[in-house]
Amino acid sequence: MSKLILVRHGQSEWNLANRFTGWWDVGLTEKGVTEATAAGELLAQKNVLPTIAFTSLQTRAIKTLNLALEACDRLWIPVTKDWHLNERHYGGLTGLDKQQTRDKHGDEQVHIWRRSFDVPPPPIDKGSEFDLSGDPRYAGIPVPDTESLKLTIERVLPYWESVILPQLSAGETVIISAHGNSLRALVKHLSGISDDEITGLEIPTGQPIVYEFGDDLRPSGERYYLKDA
Ligand SMILES: O=C(O)[C@H](O)COP(=O)(O)O
Repeated sequence: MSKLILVRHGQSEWNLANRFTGWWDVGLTEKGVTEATAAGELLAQKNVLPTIAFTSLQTRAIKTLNLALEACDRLWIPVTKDWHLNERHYGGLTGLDKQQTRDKHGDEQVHIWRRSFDVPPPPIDKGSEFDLSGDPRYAGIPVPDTESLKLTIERVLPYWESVILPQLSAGETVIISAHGNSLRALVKHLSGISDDEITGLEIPTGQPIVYEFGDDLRPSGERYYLKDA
């Protein structure tokens, strides 16, 4: 039986400031650091110890992974960082205040941009303040100009299937430190959640979620929060 641990990064500076973040790179708050360390302590306490790790190219997820691995004495395991696990790209909303955007466009429109399955936010303007297409970390990578959850799934799932799933099949205990919407993409697939129902799924920061996999490489039961196990 292999295990998969999913953890959303701890609270980020822009979670706290209530700004649309997406691919923009922000750090963790003090609370985020505490959450990440607590996640690792929980892994140690429950003896669910990762043997291999995956994360995005974004500082908040990388730091969360490092803090969690340090807290469970697993800083030595192999780590792969890949853009396919990045947060959903928030397009032209990147950097905007979520409440001010609601005040301007209405609650319903903002809810559609944030939680609908296939309506992407307006694209980001090339060369604008938050355009990351020239960032060296994304050299050679097709930086999107916006992404819906559907588009996020279209880049997360091929990576999951070709790179991460083989590690579970080899018996590894895999940890993925990623983001609210890249993890919603994965959970939608693993738990067979419909396009309609996924709009109601929220992933809390710094809270490890576990799937157990049988020999057929399908989750053998429903996901659970490790704190409840
Ligand atoms: O990118 C962001 O702003 C957050 O990480 C997730 O935002 P959401 O809750 O609006 O999906």
